Amino acid sequence: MTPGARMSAAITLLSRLDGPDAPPADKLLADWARANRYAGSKDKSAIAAMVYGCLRRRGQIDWWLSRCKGDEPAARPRLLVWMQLAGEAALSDLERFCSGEKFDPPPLTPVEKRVAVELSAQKGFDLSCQPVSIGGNMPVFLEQDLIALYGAETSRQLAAHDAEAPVDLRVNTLKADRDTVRAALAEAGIDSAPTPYSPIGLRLTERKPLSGTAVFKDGLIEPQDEGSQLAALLVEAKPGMKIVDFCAGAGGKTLALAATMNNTGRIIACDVSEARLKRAGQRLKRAGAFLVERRPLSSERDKWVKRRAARFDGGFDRVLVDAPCSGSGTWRRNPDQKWKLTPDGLAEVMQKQSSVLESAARLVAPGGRLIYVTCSILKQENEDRVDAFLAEHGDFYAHPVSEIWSETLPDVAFPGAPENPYLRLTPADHGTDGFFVAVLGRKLT
Ligand SMILES: C[S@@+](CC[C@H](N)C(=O)[O-])C[C@H]1O[C@@H](n2cnc3c(N)ncnc32)[C@H](O)[C@@H]1O
Repeated sequence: MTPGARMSAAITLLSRLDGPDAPPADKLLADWARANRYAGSKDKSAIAAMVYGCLRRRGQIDWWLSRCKGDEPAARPRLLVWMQLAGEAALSDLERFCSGEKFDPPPLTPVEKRVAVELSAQKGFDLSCQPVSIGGNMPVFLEQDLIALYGAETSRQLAAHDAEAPVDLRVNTLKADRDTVRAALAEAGIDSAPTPYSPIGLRLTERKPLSGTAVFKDGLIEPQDEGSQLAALLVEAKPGMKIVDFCAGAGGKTLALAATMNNTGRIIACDVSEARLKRAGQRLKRAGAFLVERRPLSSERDKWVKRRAARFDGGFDRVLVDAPCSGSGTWRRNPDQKWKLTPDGLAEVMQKQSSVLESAARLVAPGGRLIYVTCSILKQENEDRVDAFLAEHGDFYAHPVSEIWSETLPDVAFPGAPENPYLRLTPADHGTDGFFVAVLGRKLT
């Protein structure tokens, strides 16, 4: 494909990603690649770079469009600006690529040309005059919350969300150890390095397809961000325990718990999405995890939860609530999601988090633990939810995560603030997705 034809494809895809009902970007790109077999791997990665680049830097792009009095923000003007911001094309390249011939986009309009000339005159695209949320490519309505959270560190923290996330793998210790898997991957031409914190993680040095490899097909690995691996390890699941994974989804953490328990004990994997639980079933089979029962719930207040509540049934040693959330910690991977978040959507998800926590807490045995995890960086989804829960539930207390860390990962320095009972992970500080982990112990009496 010519550079112009790649731009045309990217514009088509970006225009399909606008609006609240747009499909997820990764799915759209995968569907497009399947339907357009003529595109080679270099074309596909160039198109993906354009689409993801525009999604990642949409805040800055729209600001420059407005500042230069360009067209209303839409797929084509955004792509044109991104190509200059990202150093992918100078004005003369844009004029050449947009030839209007065959599959190339139509020539630049006078407005587009004027914007491109103004951008060409910018030295280094200085961010200092932009509001923090714009420079950090975050939804503007979150600006004050993010500044309150990160203070002087805000720009550094937000900038890390613009980078491409690495590919992390969790080694399935039911089947192999990390060194064996690393060697097998190297033999298949895939280089990796041990993850800095997780003792069962590998990070690819270069993005390569994994689904055709024997280690993947035989269930020796699962793609899983290192932060997610750490959250699962902090459940401190042990062989023989009874555990509920309340929001199990497609089983990312369920699989990790099953491996930690060495397939001994019982895990009940719940979710309101039957489709996700079904996908979990396939992954559990591949991983050789046999201790998991999958249980679809009608809602967090499903009758099953009441029946299995600790006061009737003795309860569970661990209840993991990997809560539905804004996903703001994963916006490196899913930058399209950040532009779909609204204040109402955030309020709704916070209400759901409290309700799920409240209901799942009934399952925790006295002396057991309720582990609340989100892949969000926002305080209102994390500390605020947990603090509100603790204020209402005198029978629970915050068990310092640093203590659990030193029991579970004694050879790795605790990466959080020891005075904080919870753990926050961020792309800027840890190279992981953004995660929050709180461990709430239930008192014995
Ligand atoms: C963050 S995802 C879970 C990811 C999964 N634990 C993993 O590690 O791959 C949150 C999950 O919560 C589920 N969920 C949403 N509302 C729920 C509810 N009311 N009760 C239980 N699960 C719910 C969603 O379907 C989604 O699968």
